Amino acid sequence: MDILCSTSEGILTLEFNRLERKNAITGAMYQTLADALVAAESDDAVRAILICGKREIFTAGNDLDDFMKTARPKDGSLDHDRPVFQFMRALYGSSKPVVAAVSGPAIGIGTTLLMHCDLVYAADNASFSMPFTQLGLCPEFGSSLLLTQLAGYPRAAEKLMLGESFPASEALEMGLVSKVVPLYELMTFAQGQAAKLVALPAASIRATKRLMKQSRMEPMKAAIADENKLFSAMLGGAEAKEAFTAFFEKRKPDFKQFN
Ligand SMILES: C/C=C/C(=O)SCCNC(=O)CCNC(=O)[C@H](O)C(C)(C)COP(=O)(O)OP(=O)(O)OC[C@H]1O[C@@H](n2cnc3c(N)ncnc32)[C@H](O)[C@@H]1OP(=O)(O)O
Repeated sequence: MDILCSTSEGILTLEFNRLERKNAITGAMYQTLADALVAAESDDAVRAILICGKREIFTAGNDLDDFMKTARPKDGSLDHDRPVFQFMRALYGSSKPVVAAVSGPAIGIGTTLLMHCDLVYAADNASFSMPFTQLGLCPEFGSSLLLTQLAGYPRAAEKLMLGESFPASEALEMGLVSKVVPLYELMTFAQGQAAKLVALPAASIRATKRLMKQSRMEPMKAAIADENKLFSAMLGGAEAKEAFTAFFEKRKPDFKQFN
């Protein structure tokens, strides 16, 4: 199973478990995540959610093979029922607290999804990147707005335009993560924080989350709509095709052929 789901002592843990592909996320994996989050919403036994990967890697982001195979209408219009949309809607719409524990690289949507979690803990081996421009794509699921709000325009522009990887220390300074801990402590620490949330009054946690997030909800949804329209059109473009092909051919993409 590429996603491990388990509930224990009030914590639903969702773990990326596809190490042979660097935890790259397929449509089936998004669907599992979406279904688990939707079920958790009405399950009183779940009082906190913990998202994690492996020690070596959080996730390599969207499966690039899946990207190449995704059928898209020529006008770039979106199928909002696609599993990735279901997952991200369930994540940013979750009324329950979501804790993320990141070790190793968190790439693409692996970094974007953190902006929709509540407590984000990074191991000292964690790194973050949003290499959308390197793939002939653009930011997705609110990152163009949320990263700018978190880190300010110049820093967000550097991360989103160049798409380069940055370490946990910089993510902490930018406000993308709550705390950095040694790798060997990460899971114990994150589980402990989730356990604290479980023990607190659920209604207070829900209210706190809603109050903190409600003012950004409408602008965020507008940004997501804009981003994802462009993203979907670009996914079918020649630059993205060149980037995906180059990745699997283990060579550098040649973007100079495009204007
Ligand atoms: C809406 C969402 C948008 C996004 O998420 S955009 C972001 C998409 N993700 C990426 O661009 C990252 C692509 N992957 C990488 O850059 C590298 O990988 C890593 C830095 C994560 C790791 O590098 P290394 O340690 O050298 O491993 P390796 O040989 O590249 O990967 C091992 C196997 O995993 C496959 N794989 C890695 N990432 C993906 C992916 N994202 N989609 C599909 N397959 C992937 C490779 O191809 C390879 O496979 P084989 O062993 O057969 O050569």
